[in-house]
Amino acid sequence: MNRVRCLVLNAALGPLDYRVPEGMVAEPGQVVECPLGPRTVVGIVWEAERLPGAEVPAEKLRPLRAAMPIPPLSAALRRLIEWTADYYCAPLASVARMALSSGGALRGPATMTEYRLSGGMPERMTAQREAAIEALEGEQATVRELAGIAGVSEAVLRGLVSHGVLEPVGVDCDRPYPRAAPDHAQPDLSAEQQAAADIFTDAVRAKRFAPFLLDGVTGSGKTETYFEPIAEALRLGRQVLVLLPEIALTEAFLTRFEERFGTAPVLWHSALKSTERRRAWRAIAEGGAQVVVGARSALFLPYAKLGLVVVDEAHEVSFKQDDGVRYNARDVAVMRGHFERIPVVLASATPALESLAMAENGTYTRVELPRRFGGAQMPSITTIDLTQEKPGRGAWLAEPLIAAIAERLERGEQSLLFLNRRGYAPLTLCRNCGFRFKCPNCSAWLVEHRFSSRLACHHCGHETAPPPTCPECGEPDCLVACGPGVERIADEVADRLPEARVFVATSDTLNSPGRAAQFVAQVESGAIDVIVGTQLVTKGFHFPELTLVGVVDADLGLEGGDLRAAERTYQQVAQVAGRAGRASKPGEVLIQTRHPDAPVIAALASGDRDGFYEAETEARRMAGAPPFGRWAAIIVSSEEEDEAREAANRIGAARPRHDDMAIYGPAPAPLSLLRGRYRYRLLINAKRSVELQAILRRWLGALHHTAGVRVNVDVDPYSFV
Ligand SMILES: Nc1ncnc2c1ncn2[C@@H]1O[C@H](COP(=O)(O)OP(=O)(O)OP(=O)(O)O)[C@@H](O)[C@H]1O
Ligand SMILES: [Zn+2]
Repeated sequence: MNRVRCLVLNAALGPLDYRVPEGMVAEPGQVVECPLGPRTVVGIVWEAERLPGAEVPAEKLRPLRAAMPIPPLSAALRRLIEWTADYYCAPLASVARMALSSGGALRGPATMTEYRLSGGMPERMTAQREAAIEALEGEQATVRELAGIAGVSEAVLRGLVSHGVLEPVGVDCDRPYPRAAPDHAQPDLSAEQQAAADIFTDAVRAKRFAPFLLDGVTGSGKTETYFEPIAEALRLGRQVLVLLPEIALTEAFLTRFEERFGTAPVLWHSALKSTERRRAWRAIAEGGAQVVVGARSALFLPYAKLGLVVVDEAHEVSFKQDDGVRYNARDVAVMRGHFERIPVVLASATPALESLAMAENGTYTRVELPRRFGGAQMPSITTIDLTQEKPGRGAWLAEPLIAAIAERLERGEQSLLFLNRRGYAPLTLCRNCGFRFKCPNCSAWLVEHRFSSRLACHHCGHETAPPPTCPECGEPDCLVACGPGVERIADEVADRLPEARVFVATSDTLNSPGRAAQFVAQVESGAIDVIVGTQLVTKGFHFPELTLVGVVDADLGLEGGDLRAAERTYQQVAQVAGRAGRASKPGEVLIQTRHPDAPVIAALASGDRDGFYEAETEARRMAGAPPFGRWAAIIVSSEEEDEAREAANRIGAARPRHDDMAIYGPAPAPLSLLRGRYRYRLLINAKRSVELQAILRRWLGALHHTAGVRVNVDVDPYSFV
């Protein structure tokens, strides 16, 4: 009797057993269609002994419907899925779903119809038709894409199809990607780069697990360095995954990649169209995708023969996913390397303390690039004490900073002002009655966006137009903006230096790869003098003419109860400082602060990176914080405040006692209302020796809550709100 156990992609169900019909191959890892009541669900055949489930008598087993026409998930990937579910206390099915993240791809090869000009002419020519025919010369794409290219409606093109002017062409959805050439354009590496590259290349050749921390200052040429092991993997016919923290960075990366390897890599991120997604997924699973560049979700894809993983800007907080499965892609990347037995390179100029500790204790091999490439100098860093150099009323830039920007303008150089706040002002209130605009769904102020004239919540996306009168007292024209956002800083620059061409760079303006590319091109061509940006522009970009960086408010990140505040401030400021003077012209960094003596700020100004990390490490050690101890958060939420509080209290009352573990809370979360849900938090701080996940599972598994309550566990949390 041939029976198998399947992990079905439904987090509410446990594993299910099925009969394998005659002639079907159902090895572990095979993706199959499982009957479930009247429906069919996707499942993955799993080793029965690794998935405890209820034994069903043979005669009750239903037969599997079909095996899907894709390669089985490898044992290495199955172990990664298990590890992730176990470590992050997440349902196995939710993790497995991330591997099968293209529904279309599972159903096998497919074709689609594209159109191109046939050479014929319509009986009746119109201006629009004429324009379309001219614009579509040499193009072939779907009707929708052609409409975009020609700038006419799809209806116009459908008319041309029916007249035979556009002819259909059947194309394979999964047509292969162009091949990357490992030796297309080899750079001259510096001796330091070469030494680092050789270490990685040897590890790729050795095909063994080897985690590396590539610790190189900003502008040291880390990218060129890790391109060498990528080239080696290509020569060996193995695949490479490069994880980047934001889509905005991929554009610059793609250009460099193409220059080095002659063709673009395969992209993977949430903004892909479903046809692009299925093509990429299939090429990844079948091995045709040689190098995949993606956001964290690319990590769980079923690579056929992975040979190397690179995590660039590995310190970035955006590698931590904060909904669904709350995993940290940086850490899971290392685990993927472990299960696949391949090297993993974590690259950063400001490594996370956790990564540095792993390097110190020998778990990771540290590879250093201590100097900028090509003799460029590190920028000079000075603080501006805002208690001494007070900007005027309603202004945020101190005179020395304005003067420095003016100097750059005169010399035809560029400046970057960093403030990690989107919009015009973080708070809007009524001058007459003091009313403050709040989000109805979240405990947060609405942020004014003046360019798009709206008040927006940055947590739930709620938006409203600024009203002409105060909604509370009815007074007209009484709304005042409090505090600065990037738009307000841009206004201030425009006001003080009217000749400056200013660009605001945030996730609002660089929200697609295309717009990011346009931004890069504009800066490179000198069409922008001053960039005002959020954390989006602090890393990855390389602009030779950018010689001044101004940090508008270095104290901002230090406020609030974030347990990693100092480290994050250090990283952000050091990264943005790293954008200055990357080529032949020296860079200058001015940091505005009210606390020039705060240890982080002082360390930044004196360039004492080691001193900062040592002090921060000591503080973490004393607090039993990561990497010396462990944290986990429990977030309880409900649309009913009472229900959330009661559930949180019940969890608190059932808390396990353990000498090596402290449990704080429950307490209302700092964001006590989010997207219409009331939230309570508990924070657990445990010694490393504690089996935290097992304790959490036992503790929370024994409690049952009313249907409206959600209990989420966040292991190694990055967010404390
Ligand atoms: N061997 C090389 N030959 C030619 N140009 C190089 C070489 N190495 C680096 N460069 C150039 O030096 C500049 C800085 O390199 P890169 O952007 O890789 O630095 P990085 O270490 O990633 O910096 P950051 O961490 O600040 O992003 C880039 O313009 C890059 O093209
Ligand atoms: Zn909101």
